[in-house]
Amino acid sequence: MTTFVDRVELHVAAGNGGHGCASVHREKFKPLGGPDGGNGGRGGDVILTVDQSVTTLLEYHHSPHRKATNGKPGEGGHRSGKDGQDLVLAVPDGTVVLDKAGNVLADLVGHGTSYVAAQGGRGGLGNAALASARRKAPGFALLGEPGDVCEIVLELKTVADVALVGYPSAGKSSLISVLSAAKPKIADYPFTTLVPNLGVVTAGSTVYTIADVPGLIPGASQGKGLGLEFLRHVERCSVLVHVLDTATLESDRDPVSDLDVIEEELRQYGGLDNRPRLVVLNKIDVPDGRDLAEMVRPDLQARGYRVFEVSAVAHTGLKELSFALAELVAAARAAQPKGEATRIVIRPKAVDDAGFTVTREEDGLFRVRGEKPERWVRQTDFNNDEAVGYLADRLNRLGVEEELMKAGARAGDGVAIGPEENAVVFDWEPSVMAGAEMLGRRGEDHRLEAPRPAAQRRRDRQAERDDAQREFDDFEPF
Ligand SMILES: Nc1nc2c(ncn2[C@@H]2O[C@H](COP(=O)(O)OP(=O)(O)OP(=O)(O)O)[C@@H](O)[C@H]2O)c(=O)[nH]1
Ligand SMILES: [Mg+2]
Repeated sequence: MTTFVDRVELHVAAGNGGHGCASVHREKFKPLGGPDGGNGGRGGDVILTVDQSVTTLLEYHHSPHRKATNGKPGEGGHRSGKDGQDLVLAVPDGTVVLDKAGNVLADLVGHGTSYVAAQGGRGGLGNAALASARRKAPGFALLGEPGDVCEIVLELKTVADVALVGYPSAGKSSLISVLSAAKPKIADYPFTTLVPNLGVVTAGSTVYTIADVPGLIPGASQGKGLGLEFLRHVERCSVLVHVLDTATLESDRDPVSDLDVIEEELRQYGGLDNRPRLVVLNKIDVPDGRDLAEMVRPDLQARGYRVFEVSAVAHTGLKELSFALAELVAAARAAQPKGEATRIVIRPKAVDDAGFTVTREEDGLFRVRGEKPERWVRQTDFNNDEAVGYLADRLNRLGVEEELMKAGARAGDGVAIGPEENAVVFDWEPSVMAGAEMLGRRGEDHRLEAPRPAAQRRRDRQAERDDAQREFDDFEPF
């Protein structure tokens, strides 16, 4: 597998929370034993974790849709539903997570670093958990919440010890192929390499990774050629190697001015000044190349570079080069030990703000936005009047009705809770919304009083639960 995919769009969906269960404890001679419906399980998260044995994003290129499992619904007898399983996706070291707009969400470096890309939905509370002194026998439970569904972009910034930089066709990929077991594409036209190649080199007891990047040309730091996009790969590498072409046929180029051009681009890109560098004069198997190499060597050395004359084709000078690189890599590692064991978990920032807003829109609709009211709406089973009453109570306690009143809402006005594309809209009628006249004393389940045979009641309840859960499970995010 030689393809190197370094940017993929990934569609992730966390698991939905399971619904809470509304159930009443039954025992012989004790017909009303109190609510015993368990809570729904949490939906599984989708988690990205750095695994150093993974080197490409190829897998996600092939299957970009990933979903964690749903939580199970709660059951009677205080049985909680099982949590959904987290889906852990292994990504290469150096993976950057972005949103569709290009904002960086996380930068994953170091084995074990994790990022929760999509959070599972909370399970709904069962009626046992909803019981209170005021509401002794709730005849409803909360729905599980849908899990996050989002699109993210993964980009790989190569984490190699050594980066080869240079003009197109200087022989960077050729060098990787002879220093390591990697078999990158090599050809005599510029920009053969479109995404970085990665190779593993063993020199003595040191093992290090080496990466090339697509050829750089003047203006690369401004995005010319394949430019900018690939300079980001160089950022992560601790040693830079200039690969200079001694046998180019372009009359306006020579190794020294090539070096100046590339150095200028690196400088403009920024942040790379402190990387140790050395110079490779390649293609000395070509007689003119060898002569030119001899000529420019003192000049390059005078600038403070260690210079290696090699031929990737004739395999000359490779051993010295690979050992010199091993030394630099070892020194860089000693200076900055990689925190292999650090496990950092990055979670998306919590959006649990207590506030909400009420705005009057042009068409006279009152829109309520806020994390809590929107969550409560998602948790509400609108087929159950008691559940709707409970929602109204919660909204009141938060002060939503008061704010609606202040904003000028009158009975019968339209109120929407949630964003435009996914809101619950109803006519505002506080007393109806609270379901007061239907319920009498709130918190009493009329079904408890209605004499239905126990078996029938059980069947009814199960059917209701099954319907609700099926509807929820059938929800297809993609
Ligand atoms: N004679 C000679 N040719 C070489 C040598 N190294 C590479 N080449 C040739 O130079 C051409 C370009 O080599 P690549 O390794 O693809 O160059 P590159 O720097 O990776 O080029 P880009 O990927 O386009 O940036 C190929 O035709 C190679 O065969 C060498 O040491 N001697
Ligand atoms: Mg190449």
